[in-house]
Amino acid sequence: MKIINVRARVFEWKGHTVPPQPHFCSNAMDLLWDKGDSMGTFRFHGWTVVEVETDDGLVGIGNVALAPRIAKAIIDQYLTPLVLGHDPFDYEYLWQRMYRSTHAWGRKGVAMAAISAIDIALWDLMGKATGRPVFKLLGGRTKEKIPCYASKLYRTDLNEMQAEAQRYLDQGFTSMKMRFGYGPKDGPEGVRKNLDSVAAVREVIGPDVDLMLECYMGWNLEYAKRMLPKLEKFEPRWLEEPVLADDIDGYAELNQLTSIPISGGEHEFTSHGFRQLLDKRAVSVIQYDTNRVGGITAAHKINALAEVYGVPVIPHAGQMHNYHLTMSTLASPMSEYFPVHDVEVGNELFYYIFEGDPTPENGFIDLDEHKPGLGLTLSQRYLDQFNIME
Ligand SMILES: O=C(O)C(=O)C[C@@H](O)CO
Ligand SMILES: [Mg+2]
Repeated sequence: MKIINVRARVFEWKGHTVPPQPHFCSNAMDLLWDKGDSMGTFRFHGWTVVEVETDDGLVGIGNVALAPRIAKAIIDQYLTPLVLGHDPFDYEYLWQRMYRSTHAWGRKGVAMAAISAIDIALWDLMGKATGRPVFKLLGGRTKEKIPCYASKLYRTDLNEMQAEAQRYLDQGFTSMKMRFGYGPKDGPEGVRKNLDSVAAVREVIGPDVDLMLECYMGWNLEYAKRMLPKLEKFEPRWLEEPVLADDIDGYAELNQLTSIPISGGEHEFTSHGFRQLLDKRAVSVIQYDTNRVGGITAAHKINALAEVYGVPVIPHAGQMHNYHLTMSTLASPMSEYFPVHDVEVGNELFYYIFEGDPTPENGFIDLDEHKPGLGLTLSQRYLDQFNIME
């Protein structure tokens, strides 16, 4: 089997978009005295879809959502020539070829995300060529079904947050993630608003439902050190990305500070990046995203590292490229699940591009053993609501 073509298309959403509320999610830009929408940098309204075609007519699908136009340019100009004519089953060699040839500028960030998209397509191809789902090419079925947590609860009116949390309970979820809306710039009032939002959700879900707390890099070390002791009474499952991804020592200090596990990794790349996080005991939960970290090839290696270190892997963002990894290892106990809803910040945009993602039932998802590869197809339903850039 030989790769004969790589097609990278950017799907840019032009349909209805729900404008997010102010303070809907703290984030790295909050600490700057910028005016306007600090979450403007956090929009996933574009998505690059990669299709890798082989000489026997199979097409593998990959995807990347970080800087999609740049990712496409990297794929077209640098990565495609490195994989054309090769066998997708030589995925380790092809991963190293892409990684090493772009190493000067591509070991982290959008280039590694672009490499991830091609790698995911290679695994989809291998599944289609063998007639097996990707998880059967990794470690097979390690769970009857995958537990998943509902992930939205953006910071808004507390009554609305409580109603949303109740909806997840009614749907059978036993874990959910909420977002903080305030950080260091918002002073004592922001601290109180942060605590009030956690108290409000905890009041609805009670003590026996896992509650995860998301900062999305919107705090700093000093603020997080003040907040963590105040949050202990709510017994959160974890506090996510309290500081910038580069502040690994800050993560490590916070991870030892209280009983609250610190999670992170969605902005970290390759097994080398996660070796640092693990060696420094910087996180108690690993959250790589397979379409960023280096694809399935890299994520599979990180799963093995995590198992040895005893640190659970709960990948960022759900999606099939992550679900297959979670199914295939005991190191990953559960998945994130983004509820399907109108396009807002874009975490949910992949539902408008692809068909095949499983729908949770009572807080669990399952993967179809009879669907080869990732189990995804390109959706025709919303094509007219995208500008598609070839
Ligand atoms: O889902 C997450 O973990 C994210 O970081 C994405 C965004 O929703 C911010 O929470
Ligand atoms: Mg996150």
